[in-house]
Amino acid sequence: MAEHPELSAQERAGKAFPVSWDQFHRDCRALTWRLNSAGPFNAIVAITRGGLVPAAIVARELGVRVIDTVCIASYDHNKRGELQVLKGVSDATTKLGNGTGKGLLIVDDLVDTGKTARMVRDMLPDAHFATVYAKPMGRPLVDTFITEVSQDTWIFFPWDLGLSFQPPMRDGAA
Ligand SMILES: O=P(O)(O)OC[C@H]1O[C@H](OP(=O)(O)OP(=O)(O)O)[C@H](O)[C@@H]1O
Ligand SMILES: O=c1[nH]c(=O)c2nc[nH]c2[nH]1
Ligand SMILES: [Mg+2]
Repeated sequence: MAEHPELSAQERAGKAFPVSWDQFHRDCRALTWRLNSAGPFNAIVAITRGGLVPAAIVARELGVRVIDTVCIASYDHNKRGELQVLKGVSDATTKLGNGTGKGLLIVDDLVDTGKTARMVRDMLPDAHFATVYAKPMGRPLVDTFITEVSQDTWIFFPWDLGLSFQPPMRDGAA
């Protein structure tokens, strides 16, 4: 992390792992298969914003209709790594989880350093924590995930991508 502080996390990550909508949908369904035996869940807590898309897909597959959010913002490069909770879990969801998160499912798109996951786990220690993708540093904080990528990989999600021209490989494209 401290090796090139002038670079963004995305620039420091050497490898790119672009994910299409199709692939993401399939991975979310695979995640739901794994979650089937861990439930039933009374509610889903999505970690915004990245957790909103997988939470919608998982909720549809599991038939869960109560969905809450924990809204977390990470600061810009001046205060890298600092997280701010903009909105916590609602009182109704806290009650559903008996105050500890029991019977609740937390969903995020990925776990990287684990800082976000640690913060939400501290709020709901008995909840089940699921992500679609995991990097090694954050993996121990997640109960269920689908695909692990190396720590130096940057995952590009479909909502951050667009179609663009690709130069032919013989012209030097990797
Ligand atoms: O394990 P960590 O190092 O904490 O990183 C993982 C978090 O980073 C991303 O969210 P981000 O803070 O970029 O915000 P977003 O979900 O609004 O895109 C991702 O969606 C996870 O929530
Ligand atoms: O789009 C993203 N891809 C990643 O690999 C990542 N890690 C933290 N935050 C991230 N956001
Ligand atoms: Mg996020």
